[in-house]
Amino acid sequence: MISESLQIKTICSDAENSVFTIENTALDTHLLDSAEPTSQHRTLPRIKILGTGGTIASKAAQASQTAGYHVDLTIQDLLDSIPDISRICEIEYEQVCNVDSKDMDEELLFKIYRGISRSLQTFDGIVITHGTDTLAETAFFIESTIDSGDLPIVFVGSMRPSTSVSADGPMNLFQAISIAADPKSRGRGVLVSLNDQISAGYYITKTNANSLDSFNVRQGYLGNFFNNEVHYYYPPVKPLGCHKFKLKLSSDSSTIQLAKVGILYAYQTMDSMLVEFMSEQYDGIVIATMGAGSLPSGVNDKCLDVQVPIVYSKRTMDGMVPSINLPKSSSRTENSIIASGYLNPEKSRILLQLCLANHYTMEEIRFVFRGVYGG
Ligand SMILES: NC(=O)C[C@H](N)C(=O)O
Repeated sequence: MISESLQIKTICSDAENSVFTIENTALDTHLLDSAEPTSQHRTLPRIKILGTGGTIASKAAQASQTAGYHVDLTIQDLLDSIPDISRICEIEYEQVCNVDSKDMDEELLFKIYRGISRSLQTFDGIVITHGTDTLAETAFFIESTIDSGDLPIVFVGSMRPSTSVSADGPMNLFQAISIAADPKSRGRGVLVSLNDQISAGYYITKTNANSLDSFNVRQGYLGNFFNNEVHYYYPPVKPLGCHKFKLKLSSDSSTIQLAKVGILYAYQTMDSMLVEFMSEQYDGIVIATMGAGSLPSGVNDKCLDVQVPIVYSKRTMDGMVPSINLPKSSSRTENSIIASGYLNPEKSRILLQLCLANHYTMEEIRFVFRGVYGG
């Protein structure tokens, strides 16, 4: 009895099955074990899995293919590929959407947010399958908007489609579920599990477009997964200075309202007109500066001039932009330039969006970015 359906477009418009239909989210929640035990009989941890798509849910035409594939598997299909899992935990799963993560938008972010929020009281851990291209952005957004207490929230994806020789999806998913079910994972906030490594979603970045070892985190891996065991290197810890926001919902509460913030990528001879254009069209701007806040002088002058908040982030993966490197107005007038600290442009963008959605003043925005040594 499906009252509503959701049409999914995949990355490959010419591929077979590139458009298909999945059941409505509300009706697509199942319990893996057929007989649901009562809470008195329950001995295994209860894990909620939210499926959102990505390469982990993709198929290609040939086993040798690691590109040109399309999203074509449901979360149920993915769980079928790891038969041992019911020994570790009880699982309830939900198909939130089934997209390549390039198509994550505010509506889908809100669905993930809602799926997690609804599960906080009734589950011991939550796993979200997600495309790796924007996985770090969603993980950062969730860490910034949900206070999960001790409950582990684990994001997972894969770099090879399910049809590939040595597909990494099934093992990555097995590891993510095991991590979510492990009491040692409590009190660590939003985690990312990929390629045997466990990292903080707040800091992690995708650094390789193709390799299985695609994610990197200069703040350090938190732990490792090996042969059915979760090994942490440190006691439970959450990212320092992570600011928690209350989400602003649309009037009908069906999605979130976020400010329009765009990103500019700096380069030699960059034209300051770009900043002017963006300031007219957007509520805020993030610039991937060339080093620790360096931009051509003309661009700095323009940034000092415009009214919308501008976050100076960096093109480089490592390092930070300190506030001391920001350009200063020659007069005593206040400007609206903020240093990103350790945050990369895409995470700075989300942080600025959340600040603006909550109508923070410039002083408050600077305070929030000081949490990551910017401001
Ligand atoms: N490895 C992946 O998951 C990449 C894919 N394009 C996605 O982000 O959905």
